[in-house]
Amino acid sequence: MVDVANLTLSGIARADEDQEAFFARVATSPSAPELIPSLVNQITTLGKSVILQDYNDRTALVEAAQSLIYALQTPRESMNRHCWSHATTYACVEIGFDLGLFAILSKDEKPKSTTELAKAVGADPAFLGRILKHLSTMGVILQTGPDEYRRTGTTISLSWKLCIDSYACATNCLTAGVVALPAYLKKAGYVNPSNGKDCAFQRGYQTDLHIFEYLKENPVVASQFNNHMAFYRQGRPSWMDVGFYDVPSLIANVGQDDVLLVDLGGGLGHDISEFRRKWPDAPGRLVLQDTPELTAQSKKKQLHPSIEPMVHDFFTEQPIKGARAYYFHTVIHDWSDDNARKMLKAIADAMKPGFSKVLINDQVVTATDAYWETTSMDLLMMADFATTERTEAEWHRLVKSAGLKIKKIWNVHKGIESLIECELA
Ligand SMILES: C[S@@+](CC[C@H](N)C(=O)[O-])C[C@H]1O[C@@H](n2cnc3c(N)ncnc32)[C@H](O)[C@@H]1O
Repeated sequence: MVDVANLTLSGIARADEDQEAFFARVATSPSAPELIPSLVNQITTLGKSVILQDYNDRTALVEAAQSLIYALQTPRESMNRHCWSHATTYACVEIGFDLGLFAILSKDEKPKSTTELAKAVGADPAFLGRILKHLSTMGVILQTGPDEYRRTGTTISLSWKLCIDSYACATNCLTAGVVALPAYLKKAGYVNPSNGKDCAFQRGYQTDLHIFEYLKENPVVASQFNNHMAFYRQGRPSWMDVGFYDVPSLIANVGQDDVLLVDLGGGLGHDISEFRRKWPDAPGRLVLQDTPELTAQSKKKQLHPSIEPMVHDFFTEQPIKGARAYYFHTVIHDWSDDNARKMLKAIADAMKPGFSKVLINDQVVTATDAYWETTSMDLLMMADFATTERTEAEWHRLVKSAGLKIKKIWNVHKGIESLIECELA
């Protein structure tokens, strides 16, 4: 039994123990015992009324459950979670992809034996058994008996191309940068990196290229990156949904020949297609801009006929003048303030006063109680792009420096999705 009353959070050893004994006691006791009772109560209360389809409801319960794990686990167990379980799960998932394991497990609800699975994927049962056992301890698959497993929702998703490519993208253009971050920062002197051609990414991937140049040279990874973006956004609140941003005001007074929305760096058109689907009667043209490579790909897709793909470098003069809205989704955060200012100024020059808006769909980092996906993304940006997720004050400063002003920041759930609505200053 842990003697909670005797835990010294102030870091002072008890009179009867030396420093080593103190560290050993702390390392084997719950990390934040004082939080446990209220978190258990919170989970009980939330659990009674949770509507699993409601994003806010479900994530509130997930966050409380995660906080309980962090408080309840000992530092020794946390070390194992950080250093062992995440890395080994990641490896087992990639092995599972290579073997086609998840597609086989996902075929139906029926539990499958290790021998049956090993035969189906062409692997040694003794080897596969170890992989399956770890995947089940980490909730990726479900153990139903000795050497017998069945699928979960996670298993099914791991047989979907968008999800498979998300892991591949992380391996091929994100994670090595993150792993290289401590060494990079040690050398760089612990300041925020600001040069996307000289950051942890180059160290991690042994290249001189900026991540976007790297993707251009590696089309397979570029395609994985695009699928990663598509998977990441699944189920997240969208500004196009009723109750988030005021879309009816945006589309009011837009003529059929006006350009309603220009999606800059819009990738393969996930967003602009979603907009068309959700607002089928919205008037005006929809323009999708990206690099020549992405535009060639999106032209091959079955985009809605009202969507016009167009090659455009967002650092250069914007050819579409006086559109109702110029839209950037997870684009500005890819760039340093200097580059982002250049992009925003190019738009400011094309805007029609009193009519045009800039809509920036990025994250706004909150002062307290930030969301873990936002802080993880912030550090990915630091490692691989030498950029940052911005706070509200940083967004105001950046937008103002480009001759624009923020009219309103539309936020949901701790700023994990924000729409920053800007006008000419
Ligand atoms: C992080 S992705 C965001 C894609 C999309 N907006 C989304 O949220 O799914 C950044 C996009 O910017 C595009 N991009 C990079 N440099 C560009 C440039 N100079 N001009 C136009 N697009 C560019 C990339 O090709 C990529 O599609």
